[in-house]
Amino acid sequence: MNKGVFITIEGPEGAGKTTIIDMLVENLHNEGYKVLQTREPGGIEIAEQIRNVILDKKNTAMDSRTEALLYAAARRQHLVEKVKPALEEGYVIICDRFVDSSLAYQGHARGLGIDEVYTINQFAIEGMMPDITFYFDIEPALGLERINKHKGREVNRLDLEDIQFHEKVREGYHLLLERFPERIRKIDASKTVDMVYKEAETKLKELLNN
Ligand SMILES: Nc1ncnc2c1ncn2[C@@H]1O[C@H](COP(=O)(O)OP(=O)(O)OP(=O)(O)O)[C@@H](O)[C@H]1O
Ligand SMILES: Cc1cn([C@H]2C[C@H](O)[C@@H](COP(=O)(O)O)O2)c(=O)[nH]c1=O
Repeated sequence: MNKGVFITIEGPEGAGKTTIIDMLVENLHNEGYKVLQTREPGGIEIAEQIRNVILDKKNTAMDSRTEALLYAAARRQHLVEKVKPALEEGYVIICDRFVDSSLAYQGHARGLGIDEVYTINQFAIEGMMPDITFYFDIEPALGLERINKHKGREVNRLDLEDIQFHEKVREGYHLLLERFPERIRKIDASKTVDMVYKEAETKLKELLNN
């Protein structure tokens, strides 16, 4: 039986996920919650190594199914090594991306099929879905413009996909909103940082106070 809460944050590139997660985590810490901030792919050593392979710009030959399986493998290790133990210890976990990223990027944008990618991920997660997911919705062109302005951020293999790919990612997320209406909450990420934060914080507190 989990005592903690598992929250995931999703959205296209440059939606502002990291910015808002940092703010939410700081606020929860200050309020005395036990909070764990993590990300996918990555969050622990083995998964960070897999991340490097997936996102390396040199790996242009990577097959789409290989890509989907690598994300699922990183997810499995991260879940058993970090997420599950923290949930058992009662942490509020805020994870930057999870299975919905695979459904939107590999399932829909790569064209592997949302159902097929969901199936291979079931092997990795054994039914462990987030308690709630905040989906940061943004026009991909605006998100990409933001990350291009962000000088410190390294451009990865997925960022280099064309705008049509990123549009498909967003379309994929919109399909997921219809499919998981109970779990996924949409947030308009094109607004200012303060506005996006306020909306995310309100939705988060609703969850934590119930
Ligand atoms: N609401 C906002 N309005 C304008 N700029 C923003 C907003 N939120 C974040 N930014 C800026 O956009 C850039 C990308 O933000 P951030 O790294 O938080 O996005 P992200 O969703 O985590 O991106 P990715 O997952 O693609 O790495 C940063 O330079 C950040 O300062
Ligand atoms: C978990 C996951 C991620 N992706 C993609 C999404 C991004 O392009 C990169 C991760 O980079 P970020 O700067 O940390 O957002 O990977 C994916 O395609 N499938 C997934 O399951």
